[in-house]
Amino acid sequence: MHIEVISNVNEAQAERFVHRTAIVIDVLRATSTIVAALEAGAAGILPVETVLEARALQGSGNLIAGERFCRKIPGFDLGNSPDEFSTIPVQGRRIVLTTTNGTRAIHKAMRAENVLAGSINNAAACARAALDLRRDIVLLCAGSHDEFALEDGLCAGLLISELQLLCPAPIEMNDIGSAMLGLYKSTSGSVQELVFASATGKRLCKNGSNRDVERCSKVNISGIVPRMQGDMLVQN
Ligand SMILES: O=C(O)[C@H](CS(=O)(=O)O)OP(=O)(O)O
Repeated sequence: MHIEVISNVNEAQAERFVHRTAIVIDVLRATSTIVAALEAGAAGILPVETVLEARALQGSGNLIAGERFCRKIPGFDLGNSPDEFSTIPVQGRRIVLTTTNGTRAIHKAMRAENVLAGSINNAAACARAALDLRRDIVLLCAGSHDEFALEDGLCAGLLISELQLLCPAPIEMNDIGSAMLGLYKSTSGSVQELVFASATGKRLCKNGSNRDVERCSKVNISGIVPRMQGDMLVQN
């Protein structure tokens, strides 16, 4: 099996996804929030790229969620904080989500045969689901503002490590994959510290979202695997 890690959305040309399973990673915070929303009983997450698209879908049973500049968008039902999804009732609702990096990354991966959402929270479950799909795997790190983000790279390393534990066959990977695996192995045990030390972690803390950074850096606390079906991410 081959694993390719893509370091940020800018590097994600469509042809890199064809016939493969893509795992989109945006630890802070979109893919962690998607896992939390499904865990809270949401029917599905519809990722859209713009605020206008989300507003057009408000009502008819949909809740609209997302952020710009790390803050909830005015008039939206929810922001991009995983904690919000356990305080505001979302059971059975469709969530239309737009975020700066994460939802854009999901759209970039749409040419893949399967699209999953991965995070530090659901890494083991996500690795297992990806292996079951029996395709080469692309790990797309969403990054932040078109650049590599440390927390996404760390999560890619964690996912590769989980895949190695589960897969009896040898796994080949590109150089970024080897580097991220090395990063994860050298820092396991201090995952949370590294996420707090990342640029996005610091930015979110400055905006008062320390609890989100803490929650998003907890390893394997969820068995939820969001998988794209049609235009929605639903529980696999
Ligand atoms: O609010 C978030 O979690 C981030 C904001 S930032 O652009 O990385 O500062 O958006 P996301 O799309 O979840 O990375």
